[in-house]
Amino acid sequence: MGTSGFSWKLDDHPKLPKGKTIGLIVLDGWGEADPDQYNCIHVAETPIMDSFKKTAPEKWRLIRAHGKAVGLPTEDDMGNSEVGHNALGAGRIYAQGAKLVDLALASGKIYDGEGFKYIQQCFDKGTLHLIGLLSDGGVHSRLDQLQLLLKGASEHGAKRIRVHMLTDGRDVLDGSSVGFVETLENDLAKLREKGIDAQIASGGGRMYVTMDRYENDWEVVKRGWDAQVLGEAPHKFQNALEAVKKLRTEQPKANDQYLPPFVIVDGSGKAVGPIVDGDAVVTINFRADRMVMLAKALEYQDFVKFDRVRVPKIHYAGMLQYDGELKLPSHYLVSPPEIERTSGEYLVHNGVRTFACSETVKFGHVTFFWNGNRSGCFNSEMEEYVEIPSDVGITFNVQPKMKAIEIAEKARDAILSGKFHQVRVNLPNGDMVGHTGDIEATIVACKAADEAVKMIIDAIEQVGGIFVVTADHGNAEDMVKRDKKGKPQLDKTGNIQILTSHTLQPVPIAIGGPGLAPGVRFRNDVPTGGLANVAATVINLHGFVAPSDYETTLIEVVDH
Ligand SMILES: O=C(O)[C@@H](CO)OP(=O)(O)O
Ligand SMILES: [Mn+2]
Ligand SMILES: [Mn+2]
Repeated sequence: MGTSGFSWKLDDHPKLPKGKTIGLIVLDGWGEADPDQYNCIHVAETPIMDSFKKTAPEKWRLIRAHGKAVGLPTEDDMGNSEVGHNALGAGRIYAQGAKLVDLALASGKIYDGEGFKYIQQCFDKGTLHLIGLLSDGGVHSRLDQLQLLLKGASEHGAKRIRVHMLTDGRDVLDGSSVGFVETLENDLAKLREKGIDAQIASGGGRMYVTMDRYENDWEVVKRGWDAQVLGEAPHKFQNALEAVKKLRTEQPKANDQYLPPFVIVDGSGKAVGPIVDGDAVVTINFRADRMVMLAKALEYQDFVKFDRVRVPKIHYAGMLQYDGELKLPSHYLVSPPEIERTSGEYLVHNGVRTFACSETVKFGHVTFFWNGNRSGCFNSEMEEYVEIPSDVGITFNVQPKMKAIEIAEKARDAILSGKFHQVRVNLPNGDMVGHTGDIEATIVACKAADEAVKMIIDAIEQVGGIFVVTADHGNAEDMVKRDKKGKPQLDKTGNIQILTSHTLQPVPIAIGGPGLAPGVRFRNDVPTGGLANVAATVINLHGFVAPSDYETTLIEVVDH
């Protein structure tokens, strides 16, 4: 679309009225899968979510939430919150970070960019540090991209390289960290054969070290800082493989996600890779939410979230720029997708007042990701964003109800206040508890989410509004690793392998409520519809025609 003649003004929908209150509910990690004992949504009592499908099948359908439908490189890529909420809010499919990094590495363009040239300035005298998630999950980072970057950086002058690895177990099976470390060690050994001083310098589990998000718990980032920058950690090893294996078995509850921080030391007990003046640092994750806090600690002069003790003068680049609004970090290897003209921005320009709410761990999902990776409101007169503080320092299987009811209460009050046309929430339970791999707790989580949906729908009933209930990707509907035929896969000891990750499953979308015009139903000519089709659908329900370059609407209005 050219800028000449561009207007934010949306045309009136020929058949649908304006001014209805829409309750827009995103259940995080809520896919549709065959019913069995590992489908926690099926096992849980979820009368409200069940009722949509049963009582109004023409207003219930499945939509795609993984792979190419959300801009990921392949159909084997599971969905995730970043790409899911981007698609839901933006109404179009953008090539996402994973894909953009793949392209930049394959073409070699990454090495010609400003970001790489900036870190390259340190290669002569300093060390190149690579910090990030070590797995092939493809949600935040990918091991093969790290491998290519290691090779490429060494070919472009890096002589001394240190990797600060974070173990995963959330996007991949718990215990898979061991294999990833082996692969990485192999690559580093090859670099050493070529005369490059390359080794792992520190590590820790992603949920306990470094990768907090939305400022839920700065202690997590501090633990990482101490190990990565200061070279200090409670556990010291001479070998990373040994570190991971030992800490996994010896520490209570130390699975891949929660591995305690460790540093690698030399024979004399000295850390092999603290970050010092003159070094270069790259955070290798392409996904933003869990890198923003570290980026702030690395880049901000004035920083008070924890005592950094020593702030090295470094050249720092992100794999991507993580926050376009904050311009953070200021240097990056690959440009992020430019997601513009999101539905939220259109709606404020067309008089639609919005309320958005979740608890901390998902707050940025319904705001930052929803708005195309943009912090804050478009127009604070038209929008109100409310964050409910999440519990800190626990795994959510011990509190599976999380803040679902509190979120629903805020949504209910916002709906009943009559001040808003769109009340948008993310209900985190299916996802956050699903990631713990605790099946019993995930069942409780799904029930809690269903109760929260009920509370919001009841408020919509009271004001004569419309509801749209959907999800961003699967998780809780499948808690076991399966073989190609769909049968649960057993590990060497004959136990089932718990699946903590998201899935490739489609997600439901249901519409309804007393304000829904008679004759509105899902079209049946959009069989491949996905999350990106939701924005146009919602814009229609607000009484407008969606922008012409948006993915098509899912609804039609038949004469009654
Ligand atoms: O917790 C996260 O960072 C991811 C999984 O890696 O989950 P989600 O995409 O649902 O936020
Ligand atoms: Mn999610
Ligand atoms: Mn998740």
